[in-house]
Amino acid sequence: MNKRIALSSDHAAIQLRQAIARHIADKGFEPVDIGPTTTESTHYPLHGKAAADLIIKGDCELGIILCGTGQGIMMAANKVDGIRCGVCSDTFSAAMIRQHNNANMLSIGARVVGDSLALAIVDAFLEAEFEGGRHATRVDMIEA
Ligand SMILES: O=C(CO)[C@H](O)[C@H](O)COP(=O)(O)O
Repeated sequence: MNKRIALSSDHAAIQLRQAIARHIADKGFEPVDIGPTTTESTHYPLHGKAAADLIIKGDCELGIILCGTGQGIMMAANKVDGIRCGVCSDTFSAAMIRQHNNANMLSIGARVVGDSLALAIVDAFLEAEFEGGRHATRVDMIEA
């Protein structure tokens, strides 16, 4: 079964979020894009929480969320127990938040990075695996 990836954003990132959905579908993932679909001004905490809830309920394995900077929606998602979300503007960090921090969500700022870099960041995140070992001890400390 294809990995289900939750996607959401606020109004600042509609076009990029939809491009990411198409991109990951082409790569064999199943995007679960919960919108919104219009550029009408909205509130990023709602959308961060909605995507985070899909992961906590087990409907999706990982999530990708976006707002203008990626920061506010990341803060909202991280308020949900069990979510580990990092904002990334480079591919190295995107891989490392999976490998070392076992992040289950990635946040991107649509007003920060260009579309092609954003897609590369998404690829780095989705292709990386948690390494466990000493990193598991530290992630357990975060959860505790
Ligand atoms: O980046 C964000 C939160 O971190 C938001 O996308 C941003 O604050 C929205 O701003 P505006 O309402 O002026 O479009």
